[in-house]
Amino acid sequence: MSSGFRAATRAVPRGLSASLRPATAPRASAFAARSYATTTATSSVSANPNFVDIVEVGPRDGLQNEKAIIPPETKVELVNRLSRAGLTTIEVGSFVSPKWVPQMAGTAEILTKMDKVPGTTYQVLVPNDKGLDSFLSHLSTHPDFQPVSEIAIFTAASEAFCKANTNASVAESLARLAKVTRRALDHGVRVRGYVSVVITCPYSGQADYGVVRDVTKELFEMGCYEVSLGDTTGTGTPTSVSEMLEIVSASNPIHKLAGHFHDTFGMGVANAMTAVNAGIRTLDSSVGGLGGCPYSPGATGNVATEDILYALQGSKYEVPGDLDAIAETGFWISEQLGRDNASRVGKALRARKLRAQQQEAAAAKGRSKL
Ligand SMILES: CC(C)(COP(=O)([O-])OP(=O)([O-])OC[C@H]1O[C@@H](n2cnc3c(N)ncnc32)[C@H](O)[C@@H]1OP(=O)([O-])[O-])[C@@H](O)C(=O)NCCC(=O)NCCSC(=O)C[C@@](C)(O)CC(=O)[O-]
Repeated sequence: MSSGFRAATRAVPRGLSASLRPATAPRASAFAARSYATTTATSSVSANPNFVDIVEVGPRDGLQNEKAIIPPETKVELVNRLSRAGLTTIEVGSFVSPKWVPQMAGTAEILTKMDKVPGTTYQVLVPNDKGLDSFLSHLSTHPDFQPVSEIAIFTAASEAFCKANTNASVAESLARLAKVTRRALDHGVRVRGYVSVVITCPYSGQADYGVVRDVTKELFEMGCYEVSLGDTTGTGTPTSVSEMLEIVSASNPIHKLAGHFHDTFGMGVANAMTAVNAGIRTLDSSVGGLGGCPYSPGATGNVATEDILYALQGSKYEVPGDLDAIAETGFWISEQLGRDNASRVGKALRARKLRAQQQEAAAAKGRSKL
């Protein structure tokens, strides 16, 4: 598969309002970090070592755990708002069993109807051969989608979670995923891997970081170009995340790892910064802090995309996306779901905007009295 589509500087789609334009168009080098060849284990490191890519998982990891099941048109609009806000990778949905996760039914419809914004990669979660068949069937009727899409596969670092989430042991799930990955790569589809419960498991407690390391290694060996480490329960702290990364990165290249932090204990941003400072250059996050995992009771949504972008602003790190547009999207999707916006940054930005509007109105009133 060619990765040339990522080499071009993001083109701002015509007709977009200024507020929806990416604040900083990611540079060609920015895409290189995620442009690993699918058929080889080789990777190219970004020419800009401080570019931190964001994988926006709100439409999948976010919506899969929301009580409200929202119509496909709303999901399409969510994906479109996020891509137009300049996010470079969006996890759109999943081809999992609708009996297991009913919120994710209709992913094929979303893939068909959403805009394909140049410079954005669209990712779909796939658990098994049947899920891959659905994805490949979509590609057969939409070949233009192939160069801008990829699949994500998932397993776990604990037996109990793996069983609850996929009805398989860790070994069975890896065997299943090796087959899925081989088939996907044969079709020129890139594969990203996830390891869940890398800090604690909701069923069996403290994770064994050696198991996290070995499962991650297996995902790389089967052909994943990147592996995302999921603090599914959101119990991690900067200390435990550092300890886990030290062990995992001893046998796996840190620049090919991603951090996936749930914000249950409010440590999402701190943990993400810890990961970045350790050398990780891809973070998963969710607009408005949506969601969670249906098989991780009590865990809240992912760390909010807005919070990550704000935390990295003004630092040496570069990130994609227009913070204001993403913050507005956080409010919009929260309203659609009838829930509170979980992004602290989104709320603070809106409060600041309201204060500015009130001051402007008061000043205008004062001027009219003169
Ligand atoms: C893996 C299975 C399918 C095994 O589930 P199973 O019950 O063992 O599968 P099965 O092969 O026996 O099939 C059972 C039924 O499901 C159907 N089926 C089977 N596969 C599919 C498919 N792909 N698409 C649509 N339908 C499917 C299949 O056709 C059959 O239908 P029936 O004959 O009963 O009518 C199931 O456990 C499953 O779907 N699990 C997914 C659970 C899930 O999506 N969890 C959330 C995502 S992971 C996550 O959130 C963590 C992450 C990634 O974000 C990182 C982190 O935070 O940790």
